[in-house]
Amino acid sequence: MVGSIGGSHHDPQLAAAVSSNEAADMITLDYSKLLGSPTERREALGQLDHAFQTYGFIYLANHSISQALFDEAFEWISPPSCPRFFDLESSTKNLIARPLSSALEDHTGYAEYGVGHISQLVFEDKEVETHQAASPDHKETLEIGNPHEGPSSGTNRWLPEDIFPGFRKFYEVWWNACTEVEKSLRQALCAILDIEPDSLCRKQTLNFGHVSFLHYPAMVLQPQSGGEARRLNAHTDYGVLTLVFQDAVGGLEVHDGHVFRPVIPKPGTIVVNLGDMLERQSNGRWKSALHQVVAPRKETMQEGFVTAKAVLDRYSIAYTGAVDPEEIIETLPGCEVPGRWKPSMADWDREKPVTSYEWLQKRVAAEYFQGSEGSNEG
Ligand SMILES: O=C(O)CCC(=O)C(=O)O
Ligand SMILES: [Fe+2]
Repeated sequence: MVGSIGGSHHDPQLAAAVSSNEAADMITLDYSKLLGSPTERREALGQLDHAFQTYGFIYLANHSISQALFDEAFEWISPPSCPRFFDLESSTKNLIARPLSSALEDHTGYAEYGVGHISQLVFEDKEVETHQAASPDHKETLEIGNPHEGPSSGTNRWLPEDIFPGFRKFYEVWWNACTEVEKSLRQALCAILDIEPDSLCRKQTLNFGHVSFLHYPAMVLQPQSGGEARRLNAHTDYGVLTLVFQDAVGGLEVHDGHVFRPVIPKPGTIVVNLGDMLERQSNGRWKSALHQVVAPRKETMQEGFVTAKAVLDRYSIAYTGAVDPEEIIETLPGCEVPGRWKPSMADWDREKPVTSYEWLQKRVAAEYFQGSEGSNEG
């Protein structure tokens, strides 16, 4: 059986589970069917519900983000295009450095290699410190929030136009495209629950989401599954829905309740998974699945992707939607009966309800822990 109440995916111990070479058995949901005939829609909703109740991960095909926009997004960050963000001089990227701070307000900008290490529900200072020393992430990231008027618009950090021309304009288009897909998926989830279509949208009027552009520096191709060479530690996502865009290299893995399985790159698809907030909103009906990124190996690359190089960089982009900061993350109508998954914030929340801001702050503080003495410095 894949999990049960008190189920395994929020056990921090599991973050050390082994990896299999066998691909995750994820469905590919045809987005156009969500907008199709009543029969098509019913079938697609059923598939989505089942997938979110079991894996918590799907591939989304025939969505509204064009291949051209998808390609352009990668051109902004990865070779062989020019200009590309991660190839800029370190001093240039650091013009928009994410402050060395654990405050949520500071979670925008460029985080260089060695800054920021994700973990799974480890919050005690000493434990976070031990985890980060034992299992550092191998990545550099560019973190950007909502580019429009709203809670994060004042905190975004942008390189000047003469240094990185056009990026800000592109980002606005990208943001709009991601939020549109995410919003219609939220409406589909309301249809599954047979509740008002805007039940999930009323809590997300500010588009308090976030985009991470990720670069995992070159790493030697691994001969077989091992799991020990992690680029990004095992974690569940903090927000509502995540859209992951990955290149052909592979390495993303999802935990199926027993082992981590490769989420093999499929051209043109978006990997969609749900995060802690939606798990909580659905009262454990839908699963915020544990996932990680490991070293590339031949078996888990995109089909037909051949490389003569034994050393590979990997690039990905993750958009995550979140509930408005001051809103309490509460159970949706139709989800009164607990599902099989134990929400990740269940243990923390015995005393009081949790707002989106509080949950994000708690998880970001663990990720960008500044040491037991410097954790409050900005
Ligand atoms: O790089 C990836 O494929 C996944 C990134 C991810 O899980 C995240 O940013 O939360
Ligand atoms: Fe993630």
